[in-house]
Amino acid sequence: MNGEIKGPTLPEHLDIFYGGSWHKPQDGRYDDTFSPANGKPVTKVAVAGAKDVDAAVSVAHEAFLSWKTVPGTERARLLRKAADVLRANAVELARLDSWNTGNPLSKMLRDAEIAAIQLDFFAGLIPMIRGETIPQDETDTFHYTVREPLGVVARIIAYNHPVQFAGAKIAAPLAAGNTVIIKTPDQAPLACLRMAELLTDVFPPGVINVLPGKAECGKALSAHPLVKMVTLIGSAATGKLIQQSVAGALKPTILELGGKNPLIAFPDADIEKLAAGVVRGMNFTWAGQSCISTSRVFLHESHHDVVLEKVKAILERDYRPGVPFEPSTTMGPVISKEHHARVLGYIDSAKKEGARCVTGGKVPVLDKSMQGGYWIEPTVFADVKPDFRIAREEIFGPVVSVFKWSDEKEMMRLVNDTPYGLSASVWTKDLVRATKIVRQINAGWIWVNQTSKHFFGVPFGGLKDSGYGKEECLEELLAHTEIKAINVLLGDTY
Ligand SMILES: NC(=O)c1ccc[n+]([C@@H]2O[C@H](COP(=O)([O-])OP(=O)(O)OC[C@H]3O[C@@H](n4cnc5c(N)ncnc54)[C@H](O)[C@@H]3O)[C@@H](O)[C@H]2O)c1
Repeated sequence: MNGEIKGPTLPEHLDIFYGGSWHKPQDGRYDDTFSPANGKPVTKVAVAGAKDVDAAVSVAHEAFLSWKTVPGTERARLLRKAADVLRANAVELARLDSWNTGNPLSKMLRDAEIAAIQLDFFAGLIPMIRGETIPQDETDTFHYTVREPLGVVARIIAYNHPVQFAGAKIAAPLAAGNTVIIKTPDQAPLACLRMAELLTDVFPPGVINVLPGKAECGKALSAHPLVKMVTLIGSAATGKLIQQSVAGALKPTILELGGKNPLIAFPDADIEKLAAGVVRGMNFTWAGQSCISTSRVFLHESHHDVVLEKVKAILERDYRPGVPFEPSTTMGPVISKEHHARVLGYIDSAKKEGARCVTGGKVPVLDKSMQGGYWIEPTVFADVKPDFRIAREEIFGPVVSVFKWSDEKEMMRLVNDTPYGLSASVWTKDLVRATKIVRQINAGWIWVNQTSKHFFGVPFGGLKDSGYGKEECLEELLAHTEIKAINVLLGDTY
């Protein structure tokens, strides 16, 4: 295919959404947004600055004063309605995300559904927003607690699954009676803007607000006194900056950050499933751009060579970069020119430091329509040493580091020798061994004999520099409330 690819139908509005309507940026700034598939600009989108943040937060705060009094059953009804709207428009949203991230359309189709599942899930959890009664020795006082919403919640998201994150992250704050501001990913705002259009009439004005913007917008939101909670899906560096922004106001945060996640294979692992797991765990579909990607693979010396051969064969058979809308495309590019250069820099450093490139390691040759895109082959390095850059830093690209191990104690030391602690994957047929090993791993989300999956209701979140706070579960909902304790005198005196 050599012609121009026709992009998706764009949202009607490319401005800033708050208070139920669209607003131009107060300083008039619009930036290009690109398709990483061909490196070309798609359109210009408003860039919200500090003045826009202030206006959006004011209306979100006003809206909060009435939204917090809306009964839980009604909030649940509206969340479910939003889920239905996202489902009904899943293809359109996926086309926008596919073009704006470069990821294969066939694989992005489920993103709106995942958001919808979370909207339904949190709608169903609303009855769990409840207090307690607390018995005391003194019988003349009755103690109870109530949970109340916080106010305006800012949710700042990363680019790898824009509408999935935007849709899913409005769920818990709204269910708990807060109003919410989504700060869209810098590089891929289009599907989030379309989501705002689609949900305009579902919620009262100001209940959801969507701000396209960059770091400055996220920073202004984090620091704004009327924003009562900030959550981030993003890098550890940004998580630390947000902690600084919120410090003065003592506001709570949930930080879902990066990872350098280990996959650990024991000698008794099923070889075929393990090889497929090494590939799947790296999320090559999104060019490795997933926080939970298992980018450090520890293969036992007894199966190291055979597993690597199988991994190479699967990658060369199954991963085809190409036009995002073509059903035959199974892999996307990385998000931007800068990130492309960064990931290629890691590949270069690995080669220079002495790692062995088993497969990939180059920019693939694609047809003319995709030239100029930010493509990188699925890349596996063996003979990686623990001090190589690719072994230590989060690449957020399609690059796996493989280590050969024989001494379990030393292997486990290396597994935990990282500032990160997001996910880990353990492969063995011996579940007793697995149960003991998982206790030694410093990570918040661990699979045994599988990789890559999320499961609704199971607390998702990292440890160490991968952040804190749990999402996709009851804890996420309750984190969007605060507890008030009431002590009622029942007798005449105290
Ligand atoms: N743990 C998770 O659930 C999860 C999921 C997906 C991605 N990630 C992580 O996200 C990172 C990749 O995404 P990215 O490159 O968009 O991350 P990033 O940290 O560069 O940006 C994330 C978001 O933070 C905003 N931001 C940047 N500076 C800010 C500041 N000073 N104050 C407030 N907001 C600011 C950005 O505009 C963007 O919307 C990787 O580290 C990846 O592992 C984590």
